Amino acid sequence: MLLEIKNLSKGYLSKKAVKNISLTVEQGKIYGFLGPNGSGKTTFMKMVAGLLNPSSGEILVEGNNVGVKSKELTAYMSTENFIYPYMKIKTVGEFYKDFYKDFNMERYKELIAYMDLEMDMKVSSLSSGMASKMKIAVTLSRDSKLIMLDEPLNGIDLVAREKILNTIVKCANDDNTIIVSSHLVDEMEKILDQVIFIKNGELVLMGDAETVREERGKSIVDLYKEVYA
Ligand SMILES: Nc1ncnc2c1ncn2[C@@H]1O[C@H](COP(=O)(O)OP(=O)(O)OP(=O)(O)O)[C@@H](O)[C@H]1O
Repeated sequence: MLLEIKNLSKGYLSKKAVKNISLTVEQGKIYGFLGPNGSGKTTFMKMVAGLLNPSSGEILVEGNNVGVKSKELTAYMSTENFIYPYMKIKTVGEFYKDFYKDFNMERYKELIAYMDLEMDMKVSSLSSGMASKMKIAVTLSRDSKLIMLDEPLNGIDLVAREKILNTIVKCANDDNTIIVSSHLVDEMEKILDQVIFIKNGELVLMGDAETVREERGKSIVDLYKEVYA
């Protein structure tokens, strides 16, 4: 099992953001981590990435507690701006290469070109959509076992969304797992193997997308509307 979560909870001062979630994630699949704003997706991902400490519960990445080894196996794209604005796109790649031995510079170059960006563009000159595309490219250029993308479609125009979804599919393989958080279920549905619904910090549904569609007799989008209505 690539990722095992047992009874995971996280409370902020006045609020419980993640409530007793247990789940397992297999290798070789694309998971949709779906839920509206404030449902706990970011909090969950940050705990798995080792950026936030859980209040209770256990996280195992390939059997490793969160630490140096789990972080080596995990690539996480935050919604925050985590790239230095004074860098050029090329320098961002070089910076990542120095940090991560699994960074694939050739793929980075390809993805940057596919996203209609150029290596000598300065990060501070990118529009927010262009900066998002660069963040996705740099994250997916690592050969990580576990890749978590937090809201990769936010603020991205329609044509670029297609490109991002294609890129996610292209970078998925039998050795990795990609977890994509989103509330844009309509667009996400076609690329998902597995779905995880989270509501008010609780896991409400999890399963194989095809099986869920067959068993419930409706699309993931319709089910999502029903769960969150
Ligand atoms: N640092 C914090 N301090 C206090 N409360 C927080 C903090 N971060 C998040 N929360 C609260 O925890 C809940 C879950 O937030 P989280 O960001 O994990 O949700 P999300 O599903 O990622 O939402 P979004 O799609 O809006 O990013 C929300 O009610 C939010 O207000």
